[in-house]
Amino acid sequence: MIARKLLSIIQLFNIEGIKKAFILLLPYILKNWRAYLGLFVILFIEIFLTISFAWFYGTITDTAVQGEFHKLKSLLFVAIVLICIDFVVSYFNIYLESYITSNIKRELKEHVLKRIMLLPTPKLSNIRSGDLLTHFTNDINCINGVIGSNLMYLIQLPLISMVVFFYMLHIHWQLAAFSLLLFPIAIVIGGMFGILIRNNSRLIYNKIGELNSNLSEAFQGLFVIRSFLLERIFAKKISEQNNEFFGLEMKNAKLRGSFYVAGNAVSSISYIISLCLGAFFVTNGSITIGSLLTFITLMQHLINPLTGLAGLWGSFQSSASAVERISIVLDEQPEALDLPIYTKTNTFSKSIRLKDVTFYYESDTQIFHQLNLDIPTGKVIAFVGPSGAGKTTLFHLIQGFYIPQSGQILMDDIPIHNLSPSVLRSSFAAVTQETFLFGGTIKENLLLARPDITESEMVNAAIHANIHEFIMTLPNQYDTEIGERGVRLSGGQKQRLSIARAILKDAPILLLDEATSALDSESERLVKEALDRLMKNKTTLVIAHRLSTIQHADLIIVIDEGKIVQQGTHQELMEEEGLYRKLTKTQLLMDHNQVSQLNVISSYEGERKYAN
Ligand SMILES: Nc1ncnc2c1ncn2[C@@H]1O[C@H](COP(=O)(O)OP(=O)(O)OP(=O)(O)O)[C@@H](O)[C@H]1O
Repeated sequence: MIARKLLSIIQLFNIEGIKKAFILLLPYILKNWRAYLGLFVILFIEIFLTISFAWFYGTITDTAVQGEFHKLKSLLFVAIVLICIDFVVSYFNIYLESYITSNIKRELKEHVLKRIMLLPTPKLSNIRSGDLLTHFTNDINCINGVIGSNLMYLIQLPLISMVVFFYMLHIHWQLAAFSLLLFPIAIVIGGMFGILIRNNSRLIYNKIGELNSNLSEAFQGLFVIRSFLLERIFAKKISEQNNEFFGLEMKNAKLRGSFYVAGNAVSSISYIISLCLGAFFVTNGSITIGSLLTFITLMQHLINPLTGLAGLWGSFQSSASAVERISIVLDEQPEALDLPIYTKTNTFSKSIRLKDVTFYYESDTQIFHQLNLDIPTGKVIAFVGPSGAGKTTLFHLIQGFYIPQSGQILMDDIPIHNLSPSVLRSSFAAVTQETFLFGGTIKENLLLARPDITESEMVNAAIHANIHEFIMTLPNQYDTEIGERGVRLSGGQKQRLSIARAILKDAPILLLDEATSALDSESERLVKEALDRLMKNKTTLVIAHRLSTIQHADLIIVIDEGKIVQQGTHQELMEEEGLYRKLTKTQLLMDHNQVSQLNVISSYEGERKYAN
């Protein structure tokens, strides 16, 4: 029972969390050892200054009381030297501390970013982008509590307390013995507030993550919010979270305020008691006025470190919970040791083979069960099937984004998990319905495809992608800014840019995922022409919902509920009874209805024109 109680108290102090934070940060601390050494030297100078200033106040008071004015000149000189040392030390203290905290945070940001980039896809897709952003905007900044001056205080404060206490003993042991009583009071106050502040900080950081996620979601989905008139609902949701955040911040302010008051109450009461006792000892002649002044000055340096140490505990706890959150990313096994880089691959010459592949995202819903498939090289292979059949998942597996629970995927008879992400991902160029372009110029977006692209290669790719003419009409042509701050592009223009990007990547396997399904007929024609050029001499895997676009594919693979139910050419599949014929017929019917509707509209418009 007692042991369990003790354990729960220890758990309350979160020693494990703090230990973990230090283990994680230790390599960064060691890397900056020179700056820490500087701070360490400063620490001893500061202790020396603390004692020296206290001695100075006492000595100058006694000198004045005793009328020994001839000593004042040398005391003044000592004061000037001490003040000068204090100035220099303060400057270097601030500089070195800022250097250490900024440098460690810079290095940690780089490391966290790299680890996010290397997170396995299943893990990455489970983390909200707002949370990832919060690691950089908030969590990493919170580690100040364990790396900067706080780390030094951890050594400095007990050391100062000790030195000061011994000096106080030397001045007047009875008075010093009284001050011993303050130790437990200050530690209990600090420890209690440390835990309360830690718990509240944890809630604050979680709230910041939640708020950031909702904000980034709201900004990304601004058009959906507008079209469904969701502004009020979103504004209310975010305002509620903002208010909760405000409440937590205020609770924090109250805790810090109370902590400050409690610390000050301890030091004020001890001042008064020491003064009263001191006055008594002055009257009975066991201490001089000057020594009492030195004693009282030192008292402050005894109490502040004690409450400060406990307060430090609070900062350590906050930093520990920030590190805890970053650990979600850092504890995960990365999918490679280094960031992948474009690698020229011409090795793919045989086929992609799936051998007994079983895969599920969540264990209760199996997507593929012992799937076997041979994808020949140099051909156009189309994947067809109802929504949710597993077509996109198959693309993800082939690219190695997800790893099957059992079975193998082989490229040229090599299991893809034996290939590095650099080689594997350099083998594919994907053109999808939703094209993502980065902020910057058209040229910058195109040059991302691969290193060492020449200007003429870029223009050629744009010509082949049917986008060059459009680019030449823009104010700064290839140097035109696109994206949020620049020219806005239509869906078709974006897709043709992404085709140019895919041409420049020059990968042996093309992945086209419903690339033309959202375009009007003119855009579709331009995109199709561009795709036809892109597909030459490549292995092309296409997912198309519009079956009319894949009639000339060399092989059509029909997938239903994760199983391959048919495969063959369009002709062969149309001759068979089966899902493909059913899907084609349904689509033909839909197309016919659409054409009829268009005819109704055009005849109506014709009649109107005629009537006018
Ligand atoms: N990241 C994910 N986590 C969990 N389940 C997923 C994930 N992605 C897809 N699924 C599920 O896997 C199944 C197959 O999805 P997939 O996107 O591969 O189908 P699809 O054939 O490409 O469909 P569509 O033609 O509608 O795009 C679906 O039931 C889907 O809900």
